[in-house]
Amino acid sequence: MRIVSVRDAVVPIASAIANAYIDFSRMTASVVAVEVEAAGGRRVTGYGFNSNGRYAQPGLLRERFIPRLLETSGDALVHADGGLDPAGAWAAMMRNEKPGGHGDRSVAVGVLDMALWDAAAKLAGVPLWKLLADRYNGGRADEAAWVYAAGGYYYPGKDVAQLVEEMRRYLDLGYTTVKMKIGGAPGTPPKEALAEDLRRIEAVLGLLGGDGSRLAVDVNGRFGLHTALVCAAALQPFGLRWYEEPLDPLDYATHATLAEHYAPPLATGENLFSMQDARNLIRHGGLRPDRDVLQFDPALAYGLVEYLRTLDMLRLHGWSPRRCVPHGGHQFALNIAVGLGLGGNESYPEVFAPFGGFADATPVAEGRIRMPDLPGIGFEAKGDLYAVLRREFG
Ligand SMILES: O=C([O-])CC(=O)C(=O)O
Ligand SMILES: [Mg+2]
Repeated sequence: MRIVSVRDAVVPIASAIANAYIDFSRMTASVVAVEVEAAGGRRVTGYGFNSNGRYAQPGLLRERFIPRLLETSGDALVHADGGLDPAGAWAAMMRNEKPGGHGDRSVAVGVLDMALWDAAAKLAGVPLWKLLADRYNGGRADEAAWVYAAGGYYYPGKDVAQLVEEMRRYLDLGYTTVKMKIGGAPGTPPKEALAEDLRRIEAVLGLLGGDGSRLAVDVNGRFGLHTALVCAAALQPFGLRWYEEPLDPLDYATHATLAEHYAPPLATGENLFSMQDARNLIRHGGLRPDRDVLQFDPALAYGLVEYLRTLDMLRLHGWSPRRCVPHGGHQFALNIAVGLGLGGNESYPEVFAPFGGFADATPVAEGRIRMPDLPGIGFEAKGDLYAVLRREFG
């Protein structure tokens, strides 16, 4: 088994939207193509990219992680089942990297890790969800994954009626649960901002027949404890699906305090990039394994090799994989959700194309989506994404 070549490119995923913390006007992604040759001489190309929220990582890729990956070959890349084992490549990529301070390094490794899993499944001739079920889940895969429509972003001139229209489009596409941004009313004092958010939430709840369990709200880490508690008290009666990233993602003690005062589900984790950071959240964040939602995104957090460690850590602490609903809305996490029995996956029906979204011929029905039966992650069945990969890599 050997790595024949690794190519990378930087592509835009810019759009005019904003959450409570950043706008996406200059967002980029790294894309990679990794060609692998198996013992019999068969070659496949795996593709990877980083999901939204972090930028492309050409420097880290070209200076450290691609050269190390190219130096890896032989038994280190072979799984017990005879196929490609991305764990061996992962160990080689992380050689001479100190622990802690994960930063953007976890994004660069995650991009390559995604491509290696795509290649592993292609070499095995099966979809990634099936490879994962067979290797790690006793052969059990879910029939479909629960997905929810994430959107409700701020953009200039967007009013409440447009927000409700957007959410209606998601319901028309087959989603039953939607997510909207809060905490970002531009330039507004906190009290007025909360009143404005409550108006936006109530309008969307009107569309959902008043059913709070079909609506999640996302603060993107904008609040301090005081604002998070004030907002929590206002949200409590709605019984929302979840209250997401109300606080700084690394401030675990403050999450624990909030959890003492807000009984409905909290969600966080999209900005934690290693098993160790996830473990600190579990140890110190006061989250509740019977209701809270963990959103670690393998594409940003050292890939699936690390995500498998995170799932092991969660089991050790009494958390089911069903509590995990990864951030990022990409096919990689959707395969993981189906193959390893997660709680579901995020979806962005109108933003972050072409990296968000799933295979073209797999519509959402009653909030669930099935997987295509195609070797690899399934990028070849997603026209807009495959066009970008073909343009960059031929
Ligand atoms: O707006 C973003 O940064 C994306 C996000 O939080 C999410 O998908 O939950
Ligand atoms: Mg979020």
